[in-house]
Amino acid sequence: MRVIINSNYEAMSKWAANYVIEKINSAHPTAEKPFVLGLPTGSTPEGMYAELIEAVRSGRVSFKNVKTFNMDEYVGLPESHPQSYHSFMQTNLFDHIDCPKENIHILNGNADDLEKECREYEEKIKACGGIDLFIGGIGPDGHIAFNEPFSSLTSRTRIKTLTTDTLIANSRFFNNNPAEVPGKALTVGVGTVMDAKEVLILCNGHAKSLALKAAVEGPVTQQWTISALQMHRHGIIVTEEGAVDELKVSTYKYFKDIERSAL
Ligand SMILES: N[C@@H]1[C@@H](O)[C@H](O)[C@@H](COP(=O)(O)O)O[C@@H]1O
Repeated sequence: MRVIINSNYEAMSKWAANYVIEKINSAHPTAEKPFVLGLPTGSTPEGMYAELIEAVRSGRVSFKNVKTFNMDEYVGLPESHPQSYHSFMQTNLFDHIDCPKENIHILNGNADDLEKECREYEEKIKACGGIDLFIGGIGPDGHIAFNEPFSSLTSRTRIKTLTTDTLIANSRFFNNNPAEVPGKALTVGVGTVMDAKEVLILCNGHAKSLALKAAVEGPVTQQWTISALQMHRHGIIVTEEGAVDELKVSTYKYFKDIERSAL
């Protein structure tokens, strides 16, 4: 696992965006062989998305031959709701880049048959040849996508009931009222994310410091689903000084040393 400790949120966002740009460009994607990108929502990736928009505008990268698969979506929230992940992605990324509409995939939390929706999502990923780079965030309880604590580390795309912790954490987008947060979501599984050729996790801020510790120093455990990243061949956590408070000094120094040329 690589852990890249940036000085602050802005530097973290730039680092992640540059990594994505470099990956897309070096793959030389075509319509026949597109680059397949897994994408998250949440406040964490907003800075990276702003950097990617700027990079498209300045011609540093194009999403014409990029296919995207989002991680998750609430169940029962209309797509047009400002807090749906469909709306989030349009506003924060897709409205401003050149990714063709037919290349964008987001789970439909309003499908008549939710299980079929989840099955077909997995099939679509497979039909694209798998995900080249899956980008994610983490919840304060170490969840990845909506894989709450005690989700199977081999789980696939499915319906999940959200924990009270997550309802409270996400209530900031719903009038600070946990009762307004949809209680269920469709989410890719931990196994779905781990099948990607590379996984890049963004983690910033003090509220994530215990999750970062569990991800990097803890055992692989279903209690902190992000810890599955330790079993991935190409797992990267991109973080910043605000989130490292719970890391051991030796862990912090190790990654600062080994990644000094990456910063
Ligand atoms: N399902 C999403 C996760 O994919 C995201 O990583 C997490 C953290 O959100 P934020 O980045 O706003 O802290 O929030 C939600 O629960």
